Amino acid sequence: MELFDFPADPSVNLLPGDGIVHYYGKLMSSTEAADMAQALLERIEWRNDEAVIYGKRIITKRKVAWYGDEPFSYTYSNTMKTALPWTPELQALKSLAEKHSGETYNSCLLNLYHDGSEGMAWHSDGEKDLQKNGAIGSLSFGAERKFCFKHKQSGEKIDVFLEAGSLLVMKGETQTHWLHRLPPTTKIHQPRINLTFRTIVTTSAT
Ligand SMILES: O=C(O)CCC(=O)C(=O)O
Ligand SMILES: [Fe+2]
Repeated sequence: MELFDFPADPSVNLLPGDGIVHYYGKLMSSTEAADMAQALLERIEWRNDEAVIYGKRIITKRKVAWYGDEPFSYTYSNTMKTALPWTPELQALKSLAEKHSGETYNSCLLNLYHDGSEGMAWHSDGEKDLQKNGAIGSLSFGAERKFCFKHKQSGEKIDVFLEAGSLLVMKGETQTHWLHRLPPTTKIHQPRINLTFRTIVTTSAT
């Protein structure tokens, strides 16, 4: 079920409680979003993701990349990654996400889904390296895909469609009480790129 009509109203909380999710809609024109998708496809150091699921190491078809203010080490899906320095495109997108959300971020995890057969299973972004209840700013490019939330106790579900060039922000207790996923779909044959800007807390100073 799609919960709202466009244009997006960023003051609305898409969740009924136990967390805050704001959808800001498109922050740029379709042409600007398409140009950015192309630049990201070409210039990001995309790698197949490794994950440890039920003790088994698997390589995902989806590609990932990890950038940040410092070469942070970050554990995600039970594997350790080290952040690369920002590219000019990522710096511009970080500023854009910060300006609209009124938050600051120090790192970004990027995902490249080549088509609808690739998605991401139910999870929450509550890894210990992340600032507790810190905001996560999610920018989407390429194919519009459905993004779903599910309450951990009640099982209540909320869906939202993430347009090219759009921003979604998850904050407050969202990661504690809600799971999210990107469901696979047979309807989409184009790539989608997602950037989640995050705040890593680090104890080591360089
Ligand atoms: O692709 C998306 O929209 C979400 C990605 C995500 O949930 C994550 O990287 O933790
Ligand atoms: Fe996530």
